[in-house]
Amino acid sequence: MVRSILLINGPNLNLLGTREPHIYGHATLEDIATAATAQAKSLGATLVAFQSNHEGAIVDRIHEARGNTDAIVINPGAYTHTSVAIRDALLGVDIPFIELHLSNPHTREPFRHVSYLSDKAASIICGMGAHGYTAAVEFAAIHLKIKESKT
Ligand SMILES: O=C(O)[C@]1(O)C[C@H](CCCOc2ccccc2)[C@@H](O)[C@H](O)C1
Repeated sequence: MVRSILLINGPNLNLLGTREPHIYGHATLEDIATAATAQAKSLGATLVAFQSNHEGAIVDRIHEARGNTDAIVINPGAYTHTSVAIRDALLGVDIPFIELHLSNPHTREPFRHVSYLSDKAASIICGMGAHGYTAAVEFAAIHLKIKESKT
């Protein structure tokens, strides 16, 4: 049974590859989505990629995942550190999610050390750059396989 994964990227991640490569690397968001899609396919899953700079649009997209998505991989960007709304949306749809960051926020400014999602995430991947996305997709597929074997 093909499993479906939703990849969500938050604000400013559309700028990847253009600025701050020393923090976020050189890969563009398109590069990342292409690699994540290929990784999902290799593991028998499908992947839909979404990016928005707007909190409400991310909340709406999470709601749209109800009934058609088995796992979410989310890099919330700066909303990681501020958004109760995105937390509530993820909890509300009851879909397992992986929190992902290109950098390791714990080595950066103190305000980045707080996440409104981490305590509810199936896993947290950070500091691996673009590789973190393919790692997250692999874990989602493995996690789903575990879920599938229990059903
Ligand atoms: O490390 C990550 O993936 C972050 O989620 C990225 C967010 C920032 C995304 C902005 O990305 C840019 C990429 C290129 C140029 C400017 C911003 C940051 O606010 C989080 O603390 C950690």
